[in-house]
Amino acid sequence: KVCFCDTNGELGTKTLSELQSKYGEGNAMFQTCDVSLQQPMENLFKKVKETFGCLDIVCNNAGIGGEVYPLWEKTIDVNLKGTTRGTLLALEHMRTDKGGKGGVIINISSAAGLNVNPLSPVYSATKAGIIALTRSLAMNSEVKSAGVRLNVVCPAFVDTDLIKEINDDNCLDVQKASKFIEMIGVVSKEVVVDCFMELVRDVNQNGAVVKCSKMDGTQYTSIEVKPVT
Ligand SMILES: NC(=O)C1=CN([C@@H]2O[C@H](COP(=O)(O)OP(=O)(O)OC[C@H]3O[C@@H](n4cnc5c(N)ncnc54)[C@H](O)[C@@H]3O)[C@@H](O)[C@H]2O)C=CC1
Ligand SMILES: CCCCCC(=O)/C=C/C=C\C=C\C=C\[C@@H](O)[C@@H](O)CCCC(=O)O
Repeated sequence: KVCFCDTNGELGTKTLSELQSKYGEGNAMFQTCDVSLQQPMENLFKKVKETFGCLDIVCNNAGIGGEVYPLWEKTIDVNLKGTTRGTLLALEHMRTDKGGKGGVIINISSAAGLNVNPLSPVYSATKAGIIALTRSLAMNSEVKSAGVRLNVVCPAFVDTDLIKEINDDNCLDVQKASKFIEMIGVVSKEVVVDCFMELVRDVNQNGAVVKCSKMDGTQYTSIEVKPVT
């Protein structure tokens, strides 16, 4: 069973029909929802719990790029605040000490957050924030004992609308960005999905940061953690 949300109602409804005809009407749910808004997101999580009984897997995937005011501020609202909101709501619903059954949260960051992307600095900062948020919660002892794992996927360029729609508002130099993308290469969506599924299935993965790129393939990164006692 799956529920997904997006601000794009038309595309969401089309995808919902495809999922329902493949997996059955009762097994897929779509809600138009803006991840940057607290109340609609709270309502959505409640509705999923009421409809499906519990939440096992949550993916915070919504993301945009924007480097020029007011879009840069919206980029922080959607990417960093939206992912933080989705992560905290998921935790509330999943933790065994609050009536949940445990589960896994997978957040979608970017290679631009793991390394840097000089042509999209605000985007890059939001994605670095997502990595820090996810890893910090994964290392939190109360979260661990409440049965929730958290991992983060950091794709380099992927064949989606995001890179097809690069323009002067969301990138500091479109020409340089196009050359950069050509140099780094573009991975298919399937590569990212495979990586996501591995992090869902492997119950030993908690706090993992995985980069998927055309140039280097799929790599687990290693970042030293000093335990807090
Ligand atoms: N395409 C790429 O090269 C890369 C993408 N990513 C990340 O992957 C994730 C998915 O993006 P893509 O599929 O590539 O782009 P996309 O533009 O195809 O999909 C993003 C989706 O997020 C939705 N969305 C935007 N704002 C929203 C909001 N406030 N609330 C709810 N939904 C909202 C959009 O309507 C769209 O359907 C994003 O977090 C992106 O930053 C990471 C690295 C590389
Ligand atoms: C709406 C579009 C805004 C632009 C969004 C954007 O900048 C997206 C970036 C996505 C990935 C960026 C990756 C950058 C990677 C490099 O810093 C470097 O790590 C790549 C190294 C080569 C590799 O494939 O590993």
